[in-house]
Amino acid sequence: MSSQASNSRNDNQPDDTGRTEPRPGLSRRRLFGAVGAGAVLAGAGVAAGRLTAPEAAAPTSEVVPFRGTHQAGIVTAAQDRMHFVAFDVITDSRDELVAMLKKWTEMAARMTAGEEAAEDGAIGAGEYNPPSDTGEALDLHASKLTLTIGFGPSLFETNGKDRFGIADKKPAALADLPKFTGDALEPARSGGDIAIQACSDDPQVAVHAVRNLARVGFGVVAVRWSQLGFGRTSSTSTSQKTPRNLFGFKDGTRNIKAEDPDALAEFVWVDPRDDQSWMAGGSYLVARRIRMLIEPWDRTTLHEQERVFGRTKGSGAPLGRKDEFDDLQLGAKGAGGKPVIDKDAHVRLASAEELNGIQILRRGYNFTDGTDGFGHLDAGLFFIAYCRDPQKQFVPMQQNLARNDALNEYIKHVGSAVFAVPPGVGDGGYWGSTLFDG
Ligand SMILES: C=CC1=C(C)c2cc3[nH]c(cc4nc(cc5[nH]c(cc1n2)c(C)c5CCC(=O)O)C(CCC(=O)O)=C4C)c(C)c3C=C
Ligand SMILES: [Fe+2]
Repeated sequence: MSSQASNSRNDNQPDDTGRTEPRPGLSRRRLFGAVGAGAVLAGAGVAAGRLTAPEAAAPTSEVVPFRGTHQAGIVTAAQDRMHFVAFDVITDSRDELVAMLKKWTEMAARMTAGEEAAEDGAIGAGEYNPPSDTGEALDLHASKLTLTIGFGPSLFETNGKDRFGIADKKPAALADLPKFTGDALEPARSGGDIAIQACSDDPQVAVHAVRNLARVGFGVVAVRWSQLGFGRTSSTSTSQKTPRNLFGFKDGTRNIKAEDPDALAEFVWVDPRDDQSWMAGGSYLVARRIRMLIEPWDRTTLHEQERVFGRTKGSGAPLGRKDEFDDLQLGAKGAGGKPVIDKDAHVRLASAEELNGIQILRRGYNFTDGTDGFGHLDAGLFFIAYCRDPQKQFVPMQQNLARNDALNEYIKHVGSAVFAVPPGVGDGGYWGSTLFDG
């Protein structure tokens, strides 16, 4: 077997974000048939360099390590696809909840490594047992799958009730978000006790992971809402090309990137001195389902579209500049002393310059979910932000946008949720161990 096809994980060293380097990956098929001819053939495919063939083993970069200082899926270079799910916890038993989180952790470690959800898998438990993996990812690789867990405010306290004995561990940063001007939130698309963000370059791999976690959570959790996303709308690494959102603009140009440890420490990772030590090394996730009213947008002129964002549609350069990564010149004046980037342009209102230095890490995805029943596409941006304190970062930013942004004519916020994303799982730990065992 070529070294590229090996599944050894202990030769990996942590990088400067606390994660280990991507590891070589195996397809589930090869694991499942590890003693059979299929295994030999798959390995031979890699050895022969046929990595582009559909049945070839995953290249090294396709497995993102599960364990580390921080959870994967935050600064991990954003994958192409997402399945996000929010659960309600339907048991009042802390023991049942913790047992499920332990089981989920084992499964997540396996699935992100490209393995089946459990050892006996789709067919190994015999004819007379329900399979312990649903099977739809059997022939697929890990495809950079990351699974990131978060805990919502309602897990700590629901209607004044401390269901799981963790109310005193609720961080101040995890307060419910305030209502913003123009919010049209649907309760069925908002909130949740626990969230899982599954990201992968293969949609079936992400869906398979969420489905198997939901299956094992039966009786403990129930799916509250879920969202599929495609075409990431942000870059989280300087190695990535900036993608475009459904309005056709490059999105993620001025995002915090994995290669900027100072910005990550200041704006993304919870510091040990911040409120609630169990969150040190974690972050907070804000999710907003934002409808994009693409029909009126598509009837506006290019000039208006560029004015709304404050950037050009072609290169993504700030108005008045040449290249995508040129600085915003927010003080620049054009004809008649008018600002080159309008007072209500999206990039001005969301910029650190306008917000006392505040920044967030964006990691959203496009979505289209059929029609809204009125002849329009139900399309938009599933906005995800990671920050060290949503109350101090996302809230003031969104307040400024909700009140003043020219973009508001073309968008509507219909879903909202906030989650505390605990630190990464170390050896022997499980999802939530710093909260429940700390
Ligand atoms: C509260 C935070 C933000 C929401 C909500 C939001 C919605 C939203 N954004 C776009 C498209 C673009 N956003 C861009 C930049 C940008 N957006 C935010 C924050 C929110 N956006 C920030 C912090 C920034 C960076 C500002 C800066 O410092 O320059 C851009 C420009 C390219 C880029 O830098 O990413 C686009 C395009 C949509 C379509 C949308 C809701 C549907
Ligand atoms: Fe934006």
